[in-house]
Amino acid sequence: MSIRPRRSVLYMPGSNARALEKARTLPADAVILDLEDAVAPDAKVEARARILETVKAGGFGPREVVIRVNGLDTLWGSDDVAAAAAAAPDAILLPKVQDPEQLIVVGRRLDALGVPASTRVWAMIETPIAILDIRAVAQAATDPLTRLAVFVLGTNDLAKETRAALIPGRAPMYPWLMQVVAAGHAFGIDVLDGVWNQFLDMEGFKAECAQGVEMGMDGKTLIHPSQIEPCNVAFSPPETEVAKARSIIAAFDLPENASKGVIQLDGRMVERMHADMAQRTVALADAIAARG
Ligand SMILES: CC(C)(COP(=O)(O)OP(=O)(O)OC[C@H]1O[C@@H](n2cnc3c(N)ncnc32)[C@H](O)[C@@H]1OP(=O)(O)O)[C@@H](O)C(=O)NCCC(=O)NCCSC(=O)C[C@H](O)C(=O)O
Ligand SMILES: [Mg+2]
Repeated sequence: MSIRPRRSVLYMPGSNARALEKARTLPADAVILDLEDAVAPDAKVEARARILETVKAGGFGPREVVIRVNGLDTLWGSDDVAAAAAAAPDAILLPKVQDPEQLIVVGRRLDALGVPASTRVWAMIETPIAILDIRAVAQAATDPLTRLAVFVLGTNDLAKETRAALIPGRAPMYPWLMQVVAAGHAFGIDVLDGVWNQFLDMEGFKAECAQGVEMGMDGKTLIHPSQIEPCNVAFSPPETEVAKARSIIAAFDLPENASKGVIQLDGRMVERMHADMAQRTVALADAIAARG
């Protein structure tokens, strides 16, 4: 089993040269070079050129490099996709995806531009329609044309569009977030949690990371470098969990358990499905360790 860790995914405004410089050194699993909400309209064209140059220069090591373009219904979207295609990043992040057709249109465009299949598409889930139609959007991943690999929750836009409050604990949004996790994982799509805006409130941030882990998120999107380390810790399986996972795998590998579907281990019922989960935990821990 091979897993790509996507614990910490940091947004960097394309208009902020100083921030972009840090993309090659910060310990984030991925960076999103942003052309959308973090960049003012007057700065978008210059930011696009800067991002293109940054991505083409390479040197990001194990970090995934993602370009967030403006929507295709904006003045900049089409040129953003063309520029991102020329840079061939690891992924292009499309804002406000709510209809599989949006993914098909972009997939066709990337194919027509000869963009290698290694450039995937990530989709922001941040509108009420996307939440209501999430199964159809997730199912688009079964069509390789769409290149769909990751859902990114946009909780700020969701709050804006639904008028739900963004509060600690996120009670108003909980069902929507879980719908996205369920739909994403049903179709092999990683799901990244939304951002924590109060970047000086580290305790609140850690609590939201822990909640994301409990919900089954694969990682969290971030706005400030100070959030990377605690996020990496939160989304890494703890050593005790990895040790337990290894012992479950070892137990099922014993000859006397070869034909058993269920065994007891340290007073707990363990089934083959738990061994599958254990394999995933170990694969994730190994992939994280391989990063150093
Ligand atoms: C939030 C910020 C505006 C804060 O900026 P600032 O006050 O300048 O921060 P600091 O002085 O604490 O910065 C310290 C150093 O860290 C660098 N820095 C800061 N942020 C980043 C970053 N994101 N990436 C890389 N480096 C960063 C500064 O350059 C300082 O460096 P140095 O000068 O060497 O000391 C700012 O953090 C920021 O702009 N964050 C990103 C905001 C953003 O991208 N927003 C859009 C994405 S969120 C979104 O749209 C979610 C979604 O769509 C939704 O709907 O929810
Ligand atoms: Mg948004």
